[in-house]
Amino acid sequence: MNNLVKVENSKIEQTTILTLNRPEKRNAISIELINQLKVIIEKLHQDDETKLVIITGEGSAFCAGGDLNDFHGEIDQEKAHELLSQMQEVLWQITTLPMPTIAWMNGLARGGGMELASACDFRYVHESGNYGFTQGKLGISTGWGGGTLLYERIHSQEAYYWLVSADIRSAQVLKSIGFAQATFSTHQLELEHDLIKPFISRSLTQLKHWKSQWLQNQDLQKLKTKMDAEVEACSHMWVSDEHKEAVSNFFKRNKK
Ligand SMILES: CC[C@H](C(=O)O)C(=O)SCCNC(=O)CCNC(=O)[C@H](O)C(C)(C)COP(=O)(O)OP(=O)(O)OC[C@H]1O[C@@H](n2cnc3c(N)ncnc32)[C@H](O)[C@@H]1OP(=O)(O)O
Repeated sequence: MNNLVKVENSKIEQTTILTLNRPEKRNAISIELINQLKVIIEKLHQDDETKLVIITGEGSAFCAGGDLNDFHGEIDQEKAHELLSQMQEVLWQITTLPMPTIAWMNGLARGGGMELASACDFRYVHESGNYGFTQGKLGISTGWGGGTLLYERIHSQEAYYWLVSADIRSAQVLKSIGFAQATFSTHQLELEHDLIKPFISRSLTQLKHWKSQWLQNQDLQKLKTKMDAEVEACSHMWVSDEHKEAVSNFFKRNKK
């Protein structure tokens, strides 16, 4: 199976870059990609030399969310719960990594792609991209725990409205509401970038200490419980006619 997630380890900067590698599908997250990402993140939990993890996308998109071929409308509630739980566990493992994590959002993101970004500690967005928690327009809600994580990243009223509206927003709006820490215009991810320099300039000990402090400041048990409840709720919405119709319409539009 080809590398659906490219892993680049920069020894000098003690940084690992993970690149979602399905550009022909706008880096949509398939079940196989989840399986590969799970193994990579598990290894990073045991990695004593990496001080920063950056997640980005190959090509013009960051991530188009769950692969609608795998996460389609014809699966039942139980199967939906099983599939959604697999990526929720990966998002949980990303959230609790012992080093700082950055979502380098190199272009558009939709649905689960925004959930993946919400699992990272920091988010930087390409100024030309557009971004949305679009699950609401598919008859469902966030299903990987990313809605719970969104409430940790921005004002709760803003998070609530974004999930309801499911609107697609510009990089500038994401920065204004605090979802993104900054916007960037470059197309090539360079570790020398001014936005990454503050992390690279710090030691492994410093960065792991600050991440540990951050995690200790969270009620992780309550967070996990809320993420579990989110998966359960989404799995029940999964079998709705609205969801089935929305997925079918997507493939009709894309001539499937
Ligand atoms: C819990 C997570 C949640 C869930 O799993 O329930 C989700 O994430 S649901 C999925 C949410 N994502 C979407 O609804 C996005 C759907 N895609 C689009 O709206 C567009 O493709 C967009 C805006 C991402 C990109 O548009 P653009 O015009 O640049 O490209 P195309 O539409 O022509 O797409 C190119 C190519 O990629 C395939 N594609 C794109 N998104 C997905 C996807 N989510 N799942 C599967 N495949 C996807 C698209 O079918 C095209 O493939 P091709 O073989 O060339 O027709």
